[in-house]
Amino acid sequence: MSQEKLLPLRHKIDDIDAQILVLLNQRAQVAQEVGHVKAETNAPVFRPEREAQVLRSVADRNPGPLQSVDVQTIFREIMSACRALEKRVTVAYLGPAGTFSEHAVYQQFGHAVEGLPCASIDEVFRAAEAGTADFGVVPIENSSEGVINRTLDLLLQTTLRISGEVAIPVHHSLMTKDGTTDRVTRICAHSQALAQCSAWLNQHYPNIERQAVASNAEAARMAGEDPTVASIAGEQAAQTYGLQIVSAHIQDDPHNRTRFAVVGRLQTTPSGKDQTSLVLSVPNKAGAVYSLLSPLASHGVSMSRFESRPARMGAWEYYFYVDVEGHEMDEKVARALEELKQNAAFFKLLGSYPLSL
Ligand SMILES: O=C(O)C(=O)C[C@]1(C(=O)O)C=C[C@@H](O)C=C1
Repeated sequence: MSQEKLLPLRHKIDDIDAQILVLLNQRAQVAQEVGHVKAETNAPVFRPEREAQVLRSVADRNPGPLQSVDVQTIFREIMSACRALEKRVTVAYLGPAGTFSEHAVYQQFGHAVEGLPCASIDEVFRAAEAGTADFGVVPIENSSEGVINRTLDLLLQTTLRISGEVAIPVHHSLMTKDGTTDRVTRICAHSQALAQCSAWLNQHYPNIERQAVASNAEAARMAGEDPTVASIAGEQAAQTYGLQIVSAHIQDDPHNRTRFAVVGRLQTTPSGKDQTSLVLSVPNKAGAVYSLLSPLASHGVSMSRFESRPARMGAWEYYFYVDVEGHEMDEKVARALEELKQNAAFFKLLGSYPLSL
């Protein structure tokens, strides 16, 4: 394109940017006022239900040509920056930096947060329980590998509530220091990542030893120091640890996703499109599960997830992790939960929160 055509268009963009800048700062000032109002009553700064409503609304009203997901990404960051003017929220996650858990933190809170990398899922819960972090982000389930048992166990014991859910695509890459596998004698990754790429590895590197390590980021760190190590990790780890990608998207399932829960002390109010998570158990007798769940059907509440997990103390007794549509404050959900509680040997409400976008 010739310079005469390009220049006026760039002037137009400059003008629009100037207007966006003014508007962004006007918005930020209003958010600061909100912050002052909240500070007077000690009200929580992060309001996931409000953020979900804003993001849904911009997608609904988006005239294009920008894609709605991209508009949502932009607005998530705008709200994140505005929120940080009220208070910079601290979020604990399963570290180190560069893992999918860190990515999930940004997906939920935007980048204007204080990330607190923790060495284990237990530590993430502890940090949020102790108040060292305002929230924790923990993996719950991977679409290829199933549930993360430690998270389910800790949800059972914790005083925290689930205040949000994030699902992110998990794409693995094979990476090394020099971008080749010529000198590689070991492929390192978290056991889950090795499992998620096993068919690809069998096909391409059947004779190279695989070694499970504490996290993909740890594998990437090792690969950065040792040219005989290849690591499997998300693309962002290549940047963090100075690696080059040998092959991208090597996970066996192209739609591989991990779901994360946001845990904290906050009790989220209804956003209009919510989900409620609970744990139940019943005495071990025929038909017990069926009759336990019948209040959901009778009150017209849909169940979106059902997961069972053996209870450690009893012989063949199970905990059932159930997600239902709607918020615990919705009338029909409240009635169904009340009945479930009366019929269950064990009942714990994990929380109600906005459905992930
Ligand atoms: O509406 C609020 O409660 C705000 O604090 C404003 C705002 C926003 O920037 O839109 C920021 C943080 C909250 O998590 C929700 C929304």
